[in-house]
Amino acid sequence: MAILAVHDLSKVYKSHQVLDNISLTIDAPGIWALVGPNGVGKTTFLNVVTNILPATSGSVDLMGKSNKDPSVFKEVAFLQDNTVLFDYLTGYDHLKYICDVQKIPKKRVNEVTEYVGMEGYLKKTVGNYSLGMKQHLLLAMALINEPKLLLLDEPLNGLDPTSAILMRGILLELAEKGTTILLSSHNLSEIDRVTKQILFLKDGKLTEVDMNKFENTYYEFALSNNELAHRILKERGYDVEIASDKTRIQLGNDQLDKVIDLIKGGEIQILDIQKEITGSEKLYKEIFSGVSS
Ligand SMILES: Nc1ncnc2c1ncn2[C@@H]1O[C@H](COP(=O)(O)OP(=O)(O)OP(=O)(O)O)[C@@H](O)[C@H]1O
Repeated sequence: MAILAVHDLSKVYKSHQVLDNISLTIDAPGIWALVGPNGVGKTTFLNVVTNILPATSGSVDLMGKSNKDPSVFKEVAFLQDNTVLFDYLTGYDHLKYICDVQKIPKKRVNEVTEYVGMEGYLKKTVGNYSLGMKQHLLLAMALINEPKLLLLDEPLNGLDPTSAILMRGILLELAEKGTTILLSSHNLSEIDRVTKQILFLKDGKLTEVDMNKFENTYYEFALSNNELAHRILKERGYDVEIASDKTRIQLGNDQLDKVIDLIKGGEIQILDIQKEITGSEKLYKEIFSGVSS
């Protein structure tokens, strides 16, 4: 049974085709990132997948059942944007309401609020919440039914670095425990830290990319003699260039010690070494060149 199966899914708003015959199968737990510039259709895709919006054509199965069957949402949760919250209700009210509707034991409210770290403002009305506090509440609402499949629309939106780290930790822990996660985000450096499985959305089509195949590690050396280092390393067949007065070289992890030995062997002083991993951001720029994000 596939965890998520999307069959020939299209969505057209009036004459604007946003999703164009998309098919996708996720059949193993893990984290998947849905990536694309503003207005490309990420929210539309998640809304159609969860049947909040009707598809123009095609179908979606979640945990082996049609997304039109309301019982799937016992095992599936969707973190939407904060417009679904009510300013005049407290965080507790929102969570208790879900417990009542879904017949979830009330003790889950305490468990989940402690888990996401929002006990301090649980009883405050949402109108007084910051953007980050609203994100925590949305996450608590999504996790209260202990979903096997969790869909999140821009979960990192508005989070300060501490909250973003907390969110990242929670997502990684849930995935490790077997929850499948599909999140949309613009924050490519955050995505790089949680997953290598990326779904790029462009012109209504999804392209599935395993970032492991695209990731490169570069080292930038500040040296006392770049020209000499360049010559020594070139002679040994390394792909090396001098840029901004630094020697830049693409290396596997096991090659670094060898390169340091070669540089030192030329009696060149190493003043500094910086490591740079190019990941989704570089690929994103290639795929969406000319498109602002
Ligand atoms: N209800 C609607 N009626 C008509 N067009 C819509 C509707 N909702 C969205 N659109 C259009 O569909 C396209 C995709 O919008 P969507 O919100 O899904 O994109 P997105 O990738 O989630 O964008 P963002 O990253 O800015 O949230 C946009 O051009 C948008 O204007």
